[in-house]
Amino acid sequence: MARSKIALIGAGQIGGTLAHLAGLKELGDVVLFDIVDGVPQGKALDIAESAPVDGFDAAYSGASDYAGIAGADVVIVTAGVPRKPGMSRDDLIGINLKVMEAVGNGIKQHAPDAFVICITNPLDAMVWALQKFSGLPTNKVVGMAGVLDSARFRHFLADEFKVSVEDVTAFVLGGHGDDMVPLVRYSTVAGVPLTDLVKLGWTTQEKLDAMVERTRKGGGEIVNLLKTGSAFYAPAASAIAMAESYLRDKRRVLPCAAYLNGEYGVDGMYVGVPIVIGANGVERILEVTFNDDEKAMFEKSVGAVKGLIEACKGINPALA
Ligand SMILES: NC(=O)C1=CN([C@@H]2O[C@H](COP(=O)(O)OP(=O)(O)OC[C@H]3O[C@@H](n4cnc5c(N)ncnc54)[C@H](O)[C@@H]3O)[C@@H](O)[C@H]2O)C=CC1
Ligand SMILES: O=C([O-])CC(=O)C(=O)O
Repeated sequence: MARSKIALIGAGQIGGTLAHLAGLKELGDVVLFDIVDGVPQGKALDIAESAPVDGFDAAYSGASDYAGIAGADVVIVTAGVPRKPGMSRDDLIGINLKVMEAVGNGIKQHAPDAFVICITNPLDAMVWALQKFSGLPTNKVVGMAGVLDSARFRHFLADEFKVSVEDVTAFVLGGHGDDMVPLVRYSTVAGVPLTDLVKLGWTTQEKLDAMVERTRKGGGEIVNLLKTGSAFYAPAASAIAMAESYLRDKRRVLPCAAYLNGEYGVDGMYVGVPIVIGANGVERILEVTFNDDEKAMFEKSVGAVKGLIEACKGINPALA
């Protein structure tokens, strides 16, 4: 069977890490695309030269022309700019919306059958715009955020409980901003909800609240430490999990920004919810039930995403 083709639009910090991980996991051949000539070619060659050491087979190339992504099975988009300390993700909207238009047109022309994973911020609005610009079906265009936000929460929990990260599950839903919704009731250690673990004395409500808050601000914590950009190892690992579920038809249940058509009472927008990713893209949306507090948090988060979409329509009336 021929190898799958993975196109990475944006060959910066996340793009380079994605390229390396895709090789290590032997997901397919990789083409890195960037507007800065030399960078995708240089990273492609560097990673290809690591393959004999690590023992993986994958062809790597770099491109500055969209023809290079022709026929890609998966496209992962990180093109654009990251934030710096003092900025919010929303401050990136003007510049990154223009980038989404160029990328969407490139995908429409050269890789219309691909499964597309958007990472560029502000995530929920950018994936919405990318789907519009590309014209691809909504089940083939998703955004990466929930896997990352949930992984951060899982890391904090495993650290607090001194247990393996493998035994900690978490669901962080809603938009990828400070109003995201870490669902304590649906997060567990080996199936036991966190709410029960507080009762069992494994942690205190105060510590749990602090971990929830740290998760919400997790991106900003890294931005303030790095000072020149934002997180890239965990974001890349998260998108690779989504790509792998599609390419290997694993049907994993992952929290992702998905197009909602009435589910969760939301219509025509992308918001983070648990979805099944298989060979057909988004195969199912899992609608969990909320209690009153969770519902209020989710609606607040959806309201923030709605505001960003309205802002996109204001900047580019073609999206209205
Ligand atoms: N959804 C999420 O959970 C996360 C999202 N992000 C976002 O991902 C994006 C990328 O982050 P990094 O890789 O760290 O940034 P980076 O600056 O290292 O890489 C971005 C790359 O995009 C390229 N680029 C810019 N305009 C382009 C265009 N029109 N076409 C093709 N390439 C273009 C740049 O030349 C650069 O190489 C940022 O917007 C960041 O905020 C970052 C972390 C997590
Ligand atoms: O915080 C940022 O700007 C990058 C991001 O989305 C994250 O790491 O969650």
